[in-house]
Amino acid sequence: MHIKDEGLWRAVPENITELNINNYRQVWSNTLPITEGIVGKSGGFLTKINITNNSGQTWFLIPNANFLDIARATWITNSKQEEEVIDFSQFHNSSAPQLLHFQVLPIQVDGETNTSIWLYVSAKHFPTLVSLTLYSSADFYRYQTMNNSLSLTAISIMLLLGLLSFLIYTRTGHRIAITCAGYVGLHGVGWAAASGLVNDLFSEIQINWSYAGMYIFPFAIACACQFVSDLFECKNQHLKLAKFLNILTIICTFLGLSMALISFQLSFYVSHILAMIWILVTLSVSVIMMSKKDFRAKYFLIGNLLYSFSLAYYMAAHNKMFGALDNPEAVVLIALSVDCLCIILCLSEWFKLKQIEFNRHFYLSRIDPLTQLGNRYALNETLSNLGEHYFIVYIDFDGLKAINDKYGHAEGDKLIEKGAKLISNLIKPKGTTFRVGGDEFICVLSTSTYADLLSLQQIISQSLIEINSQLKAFWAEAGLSFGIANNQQGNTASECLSLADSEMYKYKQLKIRVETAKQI
Ligand SMILES: Nc1nc2c(ncn2[C@@H]2O[C@H](COP(=O)(O)OP(=O)(O)OP(=O)(O)O)[C@@H](O)[C@H]2O)c(=O)[nH]1
Repeated sequence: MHIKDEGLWRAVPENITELNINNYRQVWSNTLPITEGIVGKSGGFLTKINITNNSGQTWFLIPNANFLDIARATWITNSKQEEEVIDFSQFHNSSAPQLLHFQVLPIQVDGETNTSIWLYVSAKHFPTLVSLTLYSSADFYRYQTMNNSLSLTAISIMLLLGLLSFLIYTRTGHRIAITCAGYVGLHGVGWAAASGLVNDLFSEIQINWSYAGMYIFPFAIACACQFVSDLFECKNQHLKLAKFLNILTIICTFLGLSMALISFQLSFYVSHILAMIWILVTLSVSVIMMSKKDFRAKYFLIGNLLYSFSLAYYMAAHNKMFGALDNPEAVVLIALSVDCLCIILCLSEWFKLKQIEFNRHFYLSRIDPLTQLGNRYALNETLSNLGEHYFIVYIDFDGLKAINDKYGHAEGDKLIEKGAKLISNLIKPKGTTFRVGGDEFICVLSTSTYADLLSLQQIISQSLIEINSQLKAFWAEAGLSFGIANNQQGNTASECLSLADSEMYKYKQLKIRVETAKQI
């Protein structure tokens, strides 16, 4: 059964501090019902519900109010003519069932008929029409299960995702992970407080934590601003947006701090205006980023679209025009937890792009741009992972300086490119070629047996002599000198390397002597 707010409540003057039936009767006869409803009001309000015929089962009455500092039900028992009181406010709810977002009054007036239950509620702010809904036991437990499980799941998701981002921050040190933890985690903490979960868990605390959600919200948005700035690398790529988000962060932080000094009612409206501004910001940023083909925005857009729809529903539920809409808190919470999942997906997209960027830099830092062969860094990595049988070839081109001087550097480049191609094609099936200097190349080859190694060494020597002739066919001055050393000759890779180098040097000297002899 649903009892509408209009004309239901009467304002209890502030000077009435004793809450008893006599005072209630006095207020009732001296005041008029508030026909427009108590939405947007604060303070204490009174109503009377007549129970004409009680079947003996327990009924559950839920006032549609998220924040209740005082909630008392009082009646006179027919049998004993005594005043009975049930306090079902945030702090004294041990006898009432736990229902997130609301307070519940269990009504069990055995055998009573024609009883009037006086209901007194007081809060700093009533953001909705405070209608009353009366549930039978079966209906109430069904509603309680649905409401509590949905809300707990959503809050747990937010808190866990916040914790996950925090852990990612401790492992990676990336600022985006901590701004994400603040964004997601503070939403979780805010809703844990606003739903009454904190009070339910720590019932000894005499503070109504359901108000705290509003105070935490601006700080969550401050973190969200910085998260968006980090996500789209605004400081490097979108300076104006970075500035705007920084200003919004400062405003949010200032609002969050100053909320302690203003009335809760004002804080409530400030937080809701901030939520609307934030939705506009997120939707605009995601659309702009999508139009720039920055697909990190895709999850951000989906999550925030969903959140904005739920927020529109929530706002409508707080508006007289739409009346009482079902489960606005659960709707927002579910949408928000999906939004938080999308935010974590944005974070993973950011890390994915960083990984791609890192791989690119890693690759580029190991590649020689002229020949596309590995450089000395890449060689060092290969040398630290050698198999059982290997040999190293040290190659130095002849005549590069002469070609540079005679035909220009571009022609010298052509010699390097052509020579590199011929060498790497020869080596590829069994090993890798690296360019380690202007005209110096090192090849590392491995085989499964020593016998294979010796025969391959023979083949490679022969082929390099052929490449020397091929180069000479293009440039008379060009050629190559090489030296080979295997792992039987040197104990370590660096020993092999120096042996191959000195072999190459000897080979070059020999070639020079032969050339000189020919000229004489
Ligand atoms: N075109 C071109 N020249 C380069 C490049 N890197 C280094 N050089 C030049 O290559 C020349 C190498 O000189 P040298 O070490 O004397 O080599 P060389 O003329 O082949 O003589 P030897 O090695 O003694 O046989 C130097 O003049 C460098 O400036 C490059 O990437 N492109």
